[in-house]
Amino acid sequence: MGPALSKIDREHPPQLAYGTAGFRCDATQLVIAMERVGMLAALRSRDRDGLKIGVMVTASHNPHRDNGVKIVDPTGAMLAQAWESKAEKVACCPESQLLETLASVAEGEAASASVVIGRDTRAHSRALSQRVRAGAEALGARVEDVGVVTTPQLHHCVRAANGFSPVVKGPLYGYADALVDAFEALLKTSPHKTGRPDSTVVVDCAGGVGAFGIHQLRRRLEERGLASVLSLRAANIVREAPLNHQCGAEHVQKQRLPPKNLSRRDLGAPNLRGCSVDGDADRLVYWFHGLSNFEIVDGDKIASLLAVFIARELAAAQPLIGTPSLGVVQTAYANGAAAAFLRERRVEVAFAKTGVKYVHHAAEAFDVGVYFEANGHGTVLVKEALRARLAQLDSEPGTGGRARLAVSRLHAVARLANQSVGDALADLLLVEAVLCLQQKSIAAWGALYDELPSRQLKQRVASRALLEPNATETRLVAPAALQAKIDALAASHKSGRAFVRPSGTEDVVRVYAEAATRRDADALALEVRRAVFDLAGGLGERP
Ligand SMILES: CC(=O)N[C@H]1[C@@H](OP(=O)(O)O)O[C@H](CO)[C@@H](O)[C@@H]1O
Ligand SMILES: [Mg+2]
Repeated sequence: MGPALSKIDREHPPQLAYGTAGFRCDATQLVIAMERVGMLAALRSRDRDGLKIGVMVTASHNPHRDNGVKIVDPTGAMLAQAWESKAEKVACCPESQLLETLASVAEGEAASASVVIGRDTRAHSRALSQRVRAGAEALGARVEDVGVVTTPQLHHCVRAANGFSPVVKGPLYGYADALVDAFEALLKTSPHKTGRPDSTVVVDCAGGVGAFGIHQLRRRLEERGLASVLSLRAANIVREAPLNHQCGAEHVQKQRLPPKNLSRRDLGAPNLRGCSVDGDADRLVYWFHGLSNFEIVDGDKIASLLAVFIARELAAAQPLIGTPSLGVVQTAYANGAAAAFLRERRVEVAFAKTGVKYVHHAAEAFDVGVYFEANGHGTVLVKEALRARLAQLDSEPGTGGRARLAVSRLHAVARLANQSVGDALADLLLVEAVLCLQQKSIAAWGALYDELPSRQLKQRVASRALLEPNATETRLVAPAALQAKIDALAASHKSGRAFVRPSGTEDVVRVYAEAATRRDADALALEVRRAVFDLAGGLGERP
């Protein structure tokens, strides 16, 4: 892969930042970083009493030429933020200072260290994951390589291997079996006992690892006779489509276009539900062909569907479980209409910075925290105490009744939703079960509320580090002139809202705009992109 190892300048490793989702850049720049991440994972394991640390080699939604790496803590959570700067120090120091840098980071005393490595389907991921292994082994860690997996599967393996979730038999620590068990338990609470007329869902796998996960779920659904309720048809499977290129969740949600390469059968049929996952299958967005348009049902609407369902079940379960708190966490990219919809239904809405590590943390403040980024990255967190109470009530022989039914439903949701990270496969089953219980079509789901038209664009600049966002990443502290221009542009469109921020995963500045009409949203986004080009050192042709 990339440059021959001998040509790598070990005294001057690329200076990388642990961004929104770990280190990410052109794959050729990552050889040293991968070795060092292996070492850091070994140190982190020692610091955590020898528990297993996960390392996932992926660049998710980025183009195929990029790669990246994310570190997973023993509970399956993302690496503690306090360790991100240590990861940067270790990844970026000259080789001659490596030993002292490692010594400055090492805190733990455990005798053993253990690292679990997974990777996506990129051509260079295997070689890069071998560099991670080499780094971890160099510091004496035991390495388990779980091969090609989705990011949430790797999180699940780490969590389960360390004993933080119940053991289920089956490959990958029972990942698919546990999901389908919980899906079946949720469906069993349905008053409608037969299959569905619209059981087929086309899953655009972005040309990536999601296809393997879909295959594992489909097989289990068939074995259990659940295919008449949910029949998964995988499209854009590995080698059928170039990874993330004009397909997958990022393409659909950002370009607002259908995935390419799908057969007419997959795209054209009326009433057909489709969804798209991203390159490491931690994001999910739905889509369908409405009367005249291609319609997207994004992460905001997934959160709305699930939160309204959960709110109702919590209310019904009140005699047994009291009134646990429920909240939805969104980012600045959420459509303005989503928060209004939820607040009208008295669901609390909170905001966090872009990136699952921030929204996940904010969701932990609630007994039930639903978080989704608009791009479909999210899950439902259920506090351990509530989870245990639900499990206990659900296992007691009971007389039925509405409150008991609600407890069973909430318990199944807690088992189905990934407790570590957003998970496209788990979310797909969760959404499908709720649609089935509510006998709701995708068109009815899509019509929950009318979105304000929005548009997202990207602009390359000489240095995105020159853009300094405020704490909520909704405004720029610098350059001040650019923020002033954005304010003036937004004010010139009805219901205009716009912001820019440097991406933490791609070498671009992201532009977001929403306004009362499609025309205005598109115009505002373009005007703001031009302002970025003019006032923040735009590269390439002026838009
Ligand atoms: C606007 C947008 O979709 N940003 C994405 C993207 O981060 P950026 O820092 O914006 O590049 O990738 C992250 C990782 O998948 C995801 O958490 C986040 O929501
Ligand atoms: Mg992803």
